[in-house]
Amino acid sequence: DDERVLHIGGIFPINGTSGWQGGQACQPAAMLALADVNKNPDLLRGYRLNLVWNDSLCDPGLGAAVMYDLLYNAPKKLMLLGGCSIVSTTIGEAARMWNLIVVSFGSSSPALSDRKRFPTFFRTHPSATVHNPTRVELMKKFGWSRVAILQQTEEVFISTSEDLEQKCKDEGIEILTRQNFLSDPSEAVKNLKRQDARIVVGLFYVNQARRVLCEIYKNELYGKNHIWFFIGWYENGWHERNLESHNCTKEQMRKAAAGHLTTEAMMWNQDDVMTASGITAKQFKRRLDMDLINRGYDILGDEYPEGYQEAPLAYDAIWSMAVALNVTMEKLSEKNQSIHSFTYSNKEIADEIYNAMNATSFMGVSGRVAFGQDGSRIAWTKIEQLIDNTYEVIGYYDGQTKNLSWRGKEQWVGGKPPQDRTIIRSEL
Ligand SMILES: CC1(C)CO[C@@H](CC(=O)O)CN1
Repeated sequence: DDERVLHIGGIFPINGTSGWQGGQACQPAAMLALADVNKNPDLLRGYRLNLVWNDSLCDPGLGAAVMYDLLYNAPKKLMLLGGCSIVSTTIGEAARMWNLIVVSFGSSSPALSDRKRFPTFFRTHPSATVHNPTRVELMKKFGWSRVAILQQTEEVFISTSEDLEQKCKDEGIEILTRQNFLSDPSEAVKNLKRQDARIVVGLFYVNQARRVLCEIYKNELYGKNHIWFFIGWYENGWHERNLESHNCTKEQMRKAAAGHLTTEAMMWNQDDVMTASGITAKQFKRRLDMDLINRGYDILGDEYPEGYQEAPLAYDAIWSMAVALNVTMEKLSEKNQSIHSFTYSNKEIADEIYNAMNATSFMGVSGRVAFGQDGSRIAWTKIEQLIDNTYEVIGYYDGQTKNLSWRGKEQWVGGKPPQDRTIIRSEL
């Protein structure tokens, strides 16, 4: 194969019907990054980076087949770019057998932070547990030390709630109860009412969130005595859509949703700063939008492909791989070695790439790109509250520096933060 070309493999979730099909926006974003890498004179000097990719449909079996196809067909791939969690779990566990470093742009499952099972796995997408230090920080800020958890029985939510429970315990916050449900939350919500839960963290996908909200209305677990934490990456207006999936009206859903808090990982660099690839996040957004319009998406008509939110993570994943290969090639040339001696049985070069990935630290279009020891993305979180039926940003939190930047825009139905329990007159 052409000596001047370096190849990486890509496995994108694009055309499936289950899980996350974020490859629809993330594959185009990755191609933009590839073009920028190959335009940059200081990166991989004299070489062109090439991405050989296919669609996993976010199906683990198909993802494995795509990986084997990439590895058993020339040209040799130096690294793998992965997408959704359930495929990354398969790829991430097998990759070490071929001495391949895997970088995922779309995996949120906490299980992937296990260096024993996934020794060569990195992700520019933060783990879902990134929300938990923020949730605990808010509980401390508003004096809530008696909280409940309501979760859908899905691996990602089970492991996130276990992590949350531990972090609450570490801070002396009592987990009053942990209720879970498969698809019908009515019993679980009734149990929350029975136990007089006032502060509840909800962990479920958006289809279940609508059913939960209707149960919240029916059980009157909303208003001045209750606060709910929902996940922040549901689409705006989620609570007024798909009304046929429950028996509440739009008005009732609005009442139940008023004042709830959300947390989400920051995925778009908010500042207009220059990034390592020589563009700002705004310029990246403009280029991506143009590219998606050329692919037939009606962006101007607000029709976005799945994964648009995570597109910066895919761009920065490609950039981090190019930088890691660049650092590795410099290291190898000091030892009079070449990247071309990489083979799937050459652990030494894989270790160099691993060390380079571990040392990643650059300003990307998704914000600062750096990884924890477990390979997970270090990220800020954004805190919003639903005020007058629209989401208002009320703060940001950086779990690394424990820095809460608060905007003081929060509003409470009862004029002050709800209590986490009933105050008995005699205790006053
Ligand atoms: C924030 C979200 C929607 C969480 O799931 C990720 C997909 C996955 O973890 O499989 C994509 N990003």
